[in-house]
Amino acid sequence: MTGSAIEAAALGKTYGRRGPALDDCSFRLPTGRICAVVGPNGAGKSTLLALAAGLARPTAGRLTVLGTTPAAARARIAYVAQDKPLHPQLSIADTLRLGAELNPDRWDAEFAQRVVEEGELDPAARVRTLSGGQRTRVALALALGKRAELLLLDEPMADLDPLARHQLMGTLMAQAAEHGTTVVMSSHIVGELADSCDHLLLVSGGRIRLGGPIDDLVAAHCLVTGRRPAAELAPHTVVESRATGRGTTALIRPDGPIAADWEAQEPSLEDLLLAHLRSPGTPALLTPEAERKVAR
Ligand SMILES: Nc1ncnc2c1ncn2[C@@H]1O[C@H](COP(=O)(O)OP(=O)(O)OP(=O)(O)O)[C@@H](O)[C@H]1O
Repeated sequence: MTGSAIEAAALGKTYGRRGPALDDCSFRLPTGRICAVVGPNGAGKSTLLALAAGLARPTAGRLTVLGTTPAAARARIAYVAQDKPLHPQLSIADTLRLGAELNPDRWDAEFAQRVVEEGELDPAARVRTLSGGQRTRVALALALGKRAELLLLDEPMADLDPLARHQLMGTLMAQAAEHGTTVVMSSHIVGELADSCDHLLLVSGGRIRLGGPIDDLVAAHCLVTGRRPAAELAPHTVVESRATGRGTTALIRPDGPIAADWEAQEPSLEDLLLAHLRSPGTPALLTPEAERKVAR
């Protein structure tokens, strides 16, 4: 079995007197995966990434990263926060120099430089003069230059134009493939995820609703249409159903063979995500790969 990039056991995080931002989350993410973290606004995605980066502490349960505590793994992790914090007064060149000083044993100056150059940015420009998307590129250059084993990226592509997004995603994927880097990135852009990610964590209401390889999660569901009412889909788990002119269309998690009355096809990742986002009460599904192995 490959090692674990992240393992969470009954993980919880509550801020002050509010309800929990994360509640009883247990899962395992093997190393070498490109994992999408998806969920509605306020679901707990940023909280999960901040806990993994060691920037916040759990208020319940446990979390290990690369086989140790997030604090002990910090040198092997690169984290890009949602607001891409950088020193506004520094130039791009000074920002990269700082990256080199902070990561003396693993810094890849040439690579970080290339990420900046591909955006046609002037190394002498101060960070405060950059657009949001340009700042994102510098933040990603810092993270990629670190040659981390685990990249934690909170909505990394949100403010990039489509060309920059495509190009930076390509750079990211190439680095991950070459070095076996584990990438965990939150995103609301489903099309982007389907092309680049092989693993999924769907978070909603602070809980993990789906976890595992995307192919396995998709294969565990069926999109069915038929001239029968949704009630006749028992014993399958109906994630979402809607009445159509011809009868019923439903996304189900089959429990045994599907009756011949129903026409079944494999859903797309988008079908799967939208149905689960609209039906947060559906029982959670973690594939065996995403389940935490409890030692006996
Ligand atoms: N520093 C904080 N102090 C208090 N509450 C917080 C803090 N950070 C997050 N929360 C709350 O925790 C919950 C989860 O927030 P989080 O930022 O993790 O969600 P998210 O899934 O990343 O959302 P989005 O998609 O909007 O970025 C929300 O209810 C949010 O209001």
